Formats: sequence, C-alpha cells, structure tokens
Amino acid sequence: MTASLQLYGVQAPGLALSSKRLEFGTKGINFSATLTSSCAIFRTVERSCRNTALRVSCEAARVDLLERKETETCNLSGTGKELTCVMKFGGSSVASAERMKEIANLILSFPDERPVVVLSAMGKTTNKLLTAGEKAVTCGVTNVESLEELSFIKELHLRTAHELGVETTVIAKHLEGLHQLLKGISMMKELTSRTRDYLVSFGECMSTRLFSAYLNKIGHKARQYDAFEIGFITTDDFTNADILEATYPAVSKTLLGDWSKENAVPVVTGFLGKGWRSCAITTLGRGGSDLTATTIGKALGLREIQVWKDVDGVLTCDPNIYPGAQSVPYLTFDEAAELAYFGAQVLHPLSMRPARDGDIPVRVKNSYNPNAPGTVITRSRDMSKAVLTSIVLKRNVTMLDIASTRMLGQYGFLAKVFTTFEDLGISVDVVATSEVSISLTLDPAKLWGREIVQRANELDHVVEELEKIAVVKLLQRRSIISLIGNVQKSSLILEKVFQVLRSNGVNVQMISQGASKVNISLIVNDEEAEQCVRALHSAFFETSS
Ligand SMILES: Nc1ncnc2c1ncn2[C@@H]1O[C@H](COP(=O)(O)OP(=O)(O)O)[C@@H](O)[C@H]1O
Ligand SMILES: N[C@@H](CC(=O)OP(=O)(O)O)C(=O)O
Repeated sequence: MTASLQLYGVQAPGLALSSKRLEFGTKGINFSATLTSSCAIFRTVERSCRNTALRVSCEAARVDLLERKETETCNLSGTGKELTCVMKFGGSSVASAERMKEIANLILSFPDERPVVVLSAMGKTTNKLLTAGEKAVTCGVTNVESLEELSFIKELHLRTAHELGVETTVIAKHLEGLHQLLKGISMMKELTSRTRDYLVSFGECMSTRLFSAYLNKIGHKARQYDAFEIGFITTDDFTNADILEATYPAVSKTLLGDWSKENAVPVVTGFLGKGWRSCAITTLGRGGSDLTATTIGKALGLREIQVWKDVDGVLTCDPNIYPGAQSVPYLTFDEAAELAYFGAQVLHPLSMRPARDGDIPVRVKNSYNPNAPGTVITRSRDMSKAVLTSIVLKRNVTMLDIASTRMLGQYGFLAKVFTTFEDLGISVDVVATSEVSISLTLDPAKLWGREIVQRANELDHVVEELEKIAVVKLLQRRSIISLIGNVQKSSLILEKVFQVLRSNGVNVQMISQGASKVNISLIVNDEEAEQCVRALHSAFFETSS
C-alpha cells in the first residue's frame, strides 16, 4: 500500500525547478516515484513513513514549503468506471483528412465505448520533421522557408484543416513555431537530441488538435491534451525516454478529473513526455505512441487497450519481407514484448510493460479493415497446440566473439566481460557462452541511436577494454532471426529450422534460447537473412506438417 505525499512549493520566478534539489534526509523512506512540475514536487512514499518528519533541505534558490498533504495514491483499478478503453491510431491511420473522418466514424461506431484517443503524427510527418531539422543545420537561415519538408508539412496540415472544415487557427501557432524553430536550428547550425524531440513534437501536437476540433465540429465533444502537460513524466534520455512511475497517478488525476466534470473525449498526443529534470519535451523512441496508449490504459485501469494500425494485427512475419504473412490471433504479453524487442516494427518494445502490469488486454487492429479480428494480447493463452507464432528479423547487428586468453577453469571471466559493457553503458541483446568464450550481439537501438563518430569510438573502446582479458573478434552486418513461440517445443522447432537452413546452405553463427522461454534467436549474415526468414515462414506456416 502506498500513499502519496505531496509537497507543494513556489518557485522564484524565472527559475526552473529542475535547477533545485530537494533532499529528503530521513532514513528509511522508500521513494517509489518522483515527479516535478513547474511549481510542485511530488514524491510517493511508503505508507509506513506517513508520519515521519521529513527534513527538507533546499540546495539552490528559494523553494518555500507551502503545504504538506497526504493523499491516497489513485486507486488505479477502480477509477475507470466511465472511460472504457484506449484507442490508439498510428500515423497511417490519421494520414489525411479522409482517414481522420474514417477514424471518427470508427470511434462513433462503438457507442458502448467511451475511449481515450491517442494519436500519432499524420503519416510520415515525424520523418519529414527530422529531415527538415537535419537540412536546417546546413542550409542557411534564409533558405529555411523553402525547405521542401517544411512546405510539405504546412501544406498537409492546412489542407487537412480545410478538408475537415475546422479553423486553421487550431494549428497556426504550431506551424509558425515550427518555422521559427527551424530558423533557430539553422542559426545555431546544431541539432541536439533535446531540440530534435521538441522538433518532432509538433507532429503529434498538430494531429491531435485537428482531430479534436473535427470531433467537436461534428457534435462529438472532445478535448485535446499534450501528454507533456498532463503528467507524462520521463527520464531525460532525449529521443528514447522512459516513463517514470509518477506518470500513472498524475495522468489518471487529470484525465479522470476532467472527464468527471465534462464527458469530452480525451484526445492525447502519443510519443511525447516531459523530462523530470529538464522539464523539456522528450520522446519515447520511434513508435512510442503505443507506449503512451498502454500507459494511459494502466493509469486509468481501463478494460482494453486498442492499437489501430495498417495491418490485420501482429503477423507471422514482417509483410515487407514476406507479403503472405498471416495474422496471429492470440499472443501473450511475453511473446509480444519479445517480438517487439527483437525488431517487429508493429509494436513499441516497451509498450507491453504497462499492459502486463495492469493486466489489461491489448488488441491490435487494422483501421483500414476494422472487421478483421486482429490480435489479442493477454497474460496467458492456450499453448498446448502452439509451436511457432512469429518470425522476427533484426538487421545490421554487431556481434562480438570473445575468447578468454587464459585456460579452462578461470573464474570471473563472464563477470569481467559484462562489467565492461556496464561501464560503457552498452546493452547486450543475445548471448551464448562457454566457460572461456562468449558470443554476443550489441543492442543496435542503444548503439545506433548515437552519433556515427561516437558509435565508432565506442566500438573501438569496447574492443580495447575486452582485449585486456580476451581475444576479440568484431563481426558486423549480422542479423538476428528470432523465432517467437512455444520454446517447450524447442526440439521440434530446431529440427525444422536446421533442415530449412541446411537446404538453403546457410550456416548459423550463434544460437540462443532466451530465459523468457518464448524466443530462440539465430545469428546469420545480413545478406542471407531475408531469404532465411522466407524459407522458415514457408516451412512453419505454409505446410500442413
Ligand atoms: N510481425 C509484424 N506484424 C505486423 N506488422 C509488422 C510486423 N513486422 C513489421 N511490421 C510492419 O509494422 C507496420 C505497422 O507498425 P507501425 O508503422 O508502427 O504502425 P502505426 O504507425 O500505425 O502505429 C506494418 O505496416 C508492417 O509493415
Ligand atoms: N510519430 C512517432 C510516434 C509513433 O508512434 O508513430 P506511429 O504510431 O505512426 O508508429 C513516430 O513516427 O515514431
């Protein structure tokens, strides 16, 4: 049982709260969450500490303690009496005015649902914003106006407003702000990851404003929310921020509080948050609107989370690799998480976490084909007949073969290897070990998120460090093929896999069965990978045996 202790403070004008540090000196207090807003600091503490006197010391400028108030943390499962579900629509589902009208009809076609709507940016807006930002660095201030991406974004959003019949004023400030920001980037000749997040936030801020205005126009009361203003508190890892615990009660309080006053459909920006130290806009990693949706689902204790895409649910493999991929009717949270983590673009890698914690079913549906049943993701499912569920490919992975320079019997070798990665802040994806050697792949999401120069230095540095204790081989352009399914049937799966790979003349360079028990990973050369996935798909999903 936790209680929330809220300490309200006033800020000296013009000072960001993040520049101050409040210290809670009393021993034994277990802070399970922290969140700051421009005028308050909230800390969630264990109930047992309720009456403990807190010594609050303020390091920087003035923070006056105005009020100390104890409140029960929102009852997460009991508050969602009225709002029923989350409906998240991805970029392809809101790519044009016509698509937005269809989505509005779709929402209205479920009269028993009272959804929280989460939207991504329209179509490929996020990519266009990023390209515009990169071009702005070098194009010169006077040329910003004629950047084709800026013109495209302006034209798309203004046209959408006209076609929806809503005032262009709902997005005018954002279009102007975007223009100014690009000029700023151009003047500074620099695009930091913090600015990058601010830049892409314009996409979701505009799509939600247009859609909410449209719902209101057709007589369906709606209210737009910027996630970074309603308590989506994240780490300050720009471009890949993680949601902090304090988000749940804050989001619940705002959305349920407003809903109880007026039943207006909440339309929330996906993908965005607010860094808890910086108070700047952050993003949750590409495809992060899925995570926004599941976070809201958990925060409000809703009955279901729906993510509407442009495919008939989660498929047996990436349809861009094999167009004959079929939809998977049921998945567990573990299977879906593994599938997303190992590269299936269809779901954000962390999005299953809140749904699993809240035990809320996630339904993946096709907004272009609403009648298709889609995929239902739940805590457990009948695995008695399940063998292989889906095949996932992650390309361009770096692999390391590390062999100890000592002989057998050396203890501490694995510990030293992993300490090196920990020290360098690099996470590892797939591992296979013996007593004196270890093969592993490096998480490309973490590594490739950094600048090219930084990346090359990092790899050199890893090899240099490891060479103090081992012979190291750096192998690039490898692919991980992940076989998601019932690992209880691993012999059956592997028998078939090796038959297929042998008949295709492919040598597996490493194999690993994860502790999650839903995934077997194979490492092959990049250039052989797609052909392998197609051959494996035929063997597992297109033959009767
Ligand atoms: N196993 C898979 N199942 C379904 N879609 C997949 C899979 N692997 C890759 N994809 C790709 O993911 C896309 C859907 O994800 P995404 O583009 O993020 O959707 P949205 O933007 O609508 O949220 C599909 O169009 C498909 O090309
Ligand atoms: N617009 C962001 C966030 C997002 O979730 O998009 P989508 O739902 O279209 O994948 C992106 O492109 O990454």
